[in-house]
Order: sequence, then C-alpha cells, then structure tokens
Amino acid sequence: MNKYIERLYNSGNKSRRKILGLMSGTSLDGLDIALCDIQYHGQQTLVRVERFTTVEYDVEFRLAIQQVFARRDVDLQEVTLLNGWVADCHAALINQTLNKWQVDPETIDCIASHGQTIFHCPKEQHGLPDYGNGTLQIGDGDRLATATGIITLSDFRQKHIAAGGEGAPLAVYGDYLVFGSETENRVLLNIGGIANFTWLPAGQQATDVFSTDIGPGNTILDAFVSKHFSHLRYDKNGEIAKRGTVNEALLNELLRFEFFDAPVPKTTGPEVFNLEYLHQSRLHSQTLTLPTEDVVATLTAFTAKAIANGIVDAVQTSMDTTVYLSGGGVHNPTLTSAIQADLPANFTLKNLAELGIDPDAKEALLFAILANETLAGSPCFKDNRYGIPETTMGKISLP
Ligand SMILES: Nc1ncnc2c1ncn2[C@@H]1O[C@H](COP(=O)(O)OP(=O)(O)OP(=O)(O)O)[C@@H](O)[C@H]1O
Ligand SMILES: CC(=O)N[C@H]1[C@@H]2OC[C@@H](O2)[C@@H](O)[C@@H]1O[C@H](C)C(=O)O
Repeated sequence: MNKYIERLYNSGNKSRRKILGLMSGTSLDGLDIALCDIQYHGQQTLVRVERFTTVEYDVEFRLAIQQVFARRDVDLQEVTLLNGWVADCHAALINQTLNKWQVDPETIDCIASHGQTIFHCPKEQHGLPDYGNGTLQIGDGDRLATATGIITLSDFRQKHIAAGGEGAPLAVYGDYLVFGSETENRVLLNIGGIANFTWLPAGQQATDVFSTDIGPGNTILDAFVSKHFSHLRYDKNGEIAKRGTVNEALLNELLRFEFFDAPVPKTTGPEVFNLEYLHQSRLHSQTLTLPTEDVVATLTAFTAKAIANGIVDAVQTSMDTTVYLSGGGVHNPTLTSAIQADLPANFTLKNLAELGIDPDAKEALLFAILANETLAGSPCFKDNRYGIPETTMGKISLP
C-alpha cells in the first residue's frame, strides 16, 4: 500500500489528530496558520488551537493577487501561474512557521488549506441561465503537499457547490460542531473582508441552523482607506471613523440594495461590494464632495447597520441571544460599538475569546474541522430547513 494512503487510513481511525488549518481571506492581509489538536468528530468534536499566527503578506504577494482578485478582465496566463505560485508561497510560510514553533511536520496528520479566493459568483449574482454557482480558489494542493511533505486537503468549496450549495459560507459546518450550546442562543459573527454569521439556537436542532453572508465587513472600508491614506491599509482601531460624521443620505443609499432583502442563506464578495459600489451610492446620494473622514464614518456605520439588520431580520427572535464576534473587525471598536447600538436589547455582543478560541484563528480552525470530518466523520445537516448540503469537503493531495 502507498505509505501515504496507509497514513491517511490510520489518521481516519485515530481518535485524535493534529491538523494545520490555513486561511487566506478576502482582506489579503496574511496567511492564518492554526495548529489544531482535534479529538473525535461530529458532535463529539473537541478542539484546541495549540499555536496560531497570521504571517503578514509582503507587498509583492498582495500586488500579485490584486492583479486578478475579484476582476473579470484578467490575464489567463497570470491566473495559471499564480495558482502554483500562491501554493509555493504558502508552503514556504508553513515550513518557516513549523520550524519556528519547533514542530516536526511528521507529527501533523494533514494540512487543511482554503487557498485564495480570486472570484466568487453564485448564480444569483452572475444571472447566466446556462451556468450554476461558481467560485475559484487558487493555491494548488499538490504543490503544497509536495513542498511541505504533509498530506494536504484543499479546494473545499467545489464539493459544497457539487452538493447543491453556493460554495460558501462553510462556517456553519464548524460552528455547529464546536460552538453550539444546550442553553444559550448563539450567533457566531465573523467580520473579515465580508461579514457572515451562523445561527445556533439553544438545543442544537440541526434542522434550524443556518449560516449566511451579510454583506461587507471591512472590504469597502479597507479599499477606501488605502486609497485615500497612503500609509494605511485599514482604519486602525476605527480612529478615522471616530473623527468623522455619518452622512445619512449616503448611509441610506448604501443600504438600498436588493442583496440585503434576499432570503438567507446567500453569499457575496468584493466582486459586488467594492469602490464602484461606493461611487454609485455617492453619485445617487449627491455626496461626491463629502470629506474622506465622513466617508469612512459612513462606511463604518453602513457595515454595522447591514450586520445588525441582517442578523435581526434572518434570526427573528425575541429571546436572549449572544453574538460571538470573530475576524479582524473585532479590533475596530468604532464598528463593534455601532453594531451593539444597532442591535435590539436582547442581543449581547461578546468576543469569541469568551468561548476559549482566539477570534483571529476561527476561520483557520474551521478548515481544520472540515478536514477532520472528511478524514473521520460523516455528513450532518439531514433535513435542514435552509438546504445546507449534507456533505464532507476537500480534495486530498499526497506528498
Ligand atoms: N486594529 C485594527 N483596527 C481596525 N481594523 C482591523 C484591525 N485589525 C484588523 N482589522 C481589519 O480586519 C481585516 C482583516 O480581517 P480578517 O483577517 O478576519 O479578514 P479575512 O479573513 O481576510 O476576510 P474574510 O473572512 O472575509 O475572507 C483587516 O483588513 C482590517 O480591515
Ligand atoms: C468565496 C469565499 O471565499 N467566501 C468567504 C468570504 O469571507 C467571508 C465570507 O466571504 C464567507 O462566505 C467565506 O469564508 C468563510 C470562511 C466561510 O466560507 O464560511
């Protein structure tokens, strides 16, 4: 038997695995690397993030991805080359990190790699009758496996689409297994480039659980701030927004978009929420001359309102509910205070750290959990009201 097939088989049979979860999100800020110790599978799953880091991308990496990111007019040769190059870069970052942590690659059962989304187009968005849902993540799994010597699971979103989903959000699969509670109604809110949440009503009825994108997180804010404040990539600690004044006309225009009224679950990305979206909204609200600080304040208020409205409209509960916050947005107090203020009194905002998980590590942990289910688990979400595909995900690459 091929020694890696044997290793895979043994990994699947063990009650405890070490999985290296990787996430590179829509913010293009860096590669999140989480070394996870995962015991059992399914609803018995117990996780511990043993080590976590975000290795910041250098300017060269970010610029290379930006050439093709969320764009329809790309050079196909560039996409083809980036598919392998991104994996090579990620492999180098993994090898450096394991070396720094003094972790022997032999002790790791597998890598679970999200790759880099470069385009996401659910059917609702592209509207082409002959095509279904589409999404593209680059960072080839074979290159990662070969360069690290570790079995690699990658390209998780294609199987979700094959099984009837939009390829996102996948958060529900991890949130349901790890963060559900018998007694507390929970919303797991992640604010990265795009914001999404999972609804976990107390008692863990798999039929009632769902996960959906809401709209922007930081994506428009980041793009606007880096364009107008050349030394910044984002509004650090929400300081610019705090100095500005929210413009109600622009805020209302930004919120007037059919995506916000569409039923859940739904997905979106920077293909829709980008500087052009902001420009059109400013044009229609006659706010093209607004001072930059007021635009940042208004974008922050927009993100907060879209998140609060998105949760309240979809969850429809008057019961006490705790919203556990993760993702980079957790570091922006202007944004988090606005979300709390926009939510009704029965919703309380808390940091995911209160459940023992680093809020920045959550998405990398998610991919480790998905890989764990593929190796050892079985699909859940039978008869789910929101049509969550009952499937496991990830392509397997041997070194
Ligand atoms: N100190 C801070 N102050 C304000 N914003 C911050 C701070 N730190 C991080 N952020 C925001 O968080 C973003 C990164 O978030 P995160 O890493 O969760 O996104 P992502 O995983 O790339 O996105 P997604 O989950 O949508 O794919 C940054 O681009 C920035 O907007
Ligand atoms: C296509 C894609 O990469 N989507 C990401 C993105 O970032 C946040 C949001 O949009 C979410 O739908 C998804 O990632 C998380 C990890 C998910 O699938 O749950």
